[in-house]
Amino acid sequence: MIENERVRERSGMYKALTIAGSDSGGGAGIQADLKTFAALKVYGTCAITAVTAQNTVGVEGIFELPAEFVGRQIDAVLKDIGADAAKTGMLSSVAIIEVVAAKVQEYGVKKLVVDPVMVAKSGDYLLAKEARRVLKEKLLPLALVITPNLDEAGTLTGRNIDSEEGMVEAAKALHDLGVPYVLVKGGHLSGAATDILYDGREIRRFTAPRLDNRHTHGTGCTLSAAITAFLARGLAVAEAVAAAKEYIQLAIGRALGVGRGCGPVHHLASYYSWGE
Ligand SMILES: Nc1ncnc2c1ncn2[C@@H]1O[C@H](COP(=O)(O)OP(=O)(O)OP(=O)(O)O)[C@@H](O)[C@H]1O
Ligand SMILES: Cc1ncc(CO)c(N)n1
Repeated sequence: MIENERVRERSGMYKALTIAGSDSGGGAGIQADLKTFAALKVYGTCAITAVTAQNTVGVEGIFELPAEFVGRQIDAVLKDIGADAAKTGMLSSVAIIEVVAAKVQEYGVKKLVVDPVMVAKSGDYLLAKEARRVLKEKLLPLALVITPNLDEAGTLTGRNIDSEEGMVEAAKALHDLGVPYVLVKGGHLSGAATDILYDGREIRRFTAPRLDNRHTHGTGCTLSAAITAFLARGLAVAEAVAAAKEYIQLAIGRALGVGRGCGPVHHLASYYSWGE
């Protein structure tokens, strides 16, 4: 399905905006998002919230951009290029969340995917602790889809989630906050890699065999970017999640083996294999 669709004429290309942090290691954040958009034939733009000095082992430093300048990047993109869908990743601070929420409202961004990034896989904080409440109160209600992992869903709902039943309960609690579609990712549970989507009526499970692979840096960013790309291309939310799940499975399965720690997935896996 990803391969067979024709690319639109350049002037009519689908477009997506990512508002996220830069990962110098190239596996997560803005870099993962733009590679994913490109792989899925969507023109990607970005507003950078923070620059991280990061590799596959950990985060060595964070340089946050002034919130006002994050707003200026969003203005520059949306008043000229526009976006069929947008996503947020690392937002870093209260001030940045507030600007992003204001811009989403100002430009009437409807297809917004919020990946409530809080902590990197290495354990480093990517969102100030005091910003969690603001994220929940100001940004989540503007999202069409949110994509918390187990820890993020637990923090946002004040629970400890360690089972699929727990994921379902958290998805329902988050939907009650006014989020139309909640996708709780089960990448950190044992057994199959199952994500749960709740739309207020139905629970849908998206399951794939767990791949025995330590190279899962940026899987969350990549999945949410793929959902955003498919939404930009006009798919309904459940279809976009199903297609994104296929994409991430292939990308993890062909991980590149880059770095000494938890390395990146292969964002362009469907185009070529390593070495070809
Ligand atoms: N070992 C694995 N095998 C197959 N799928 C996986 C594996 N690990 C994660 N996934 C899938 O990858 C996607 C991202 O899930 P995960 O829970 O890892 O997100 P995350 O913690 O936000 O990632 P990150 O913080 O690295 O960006 C989900 O669809 C999940 O099911
Ligand atoms: C910049 C950035 N955003 C998100 C994540 C979460 O994977 C990360 N490690 N780095």
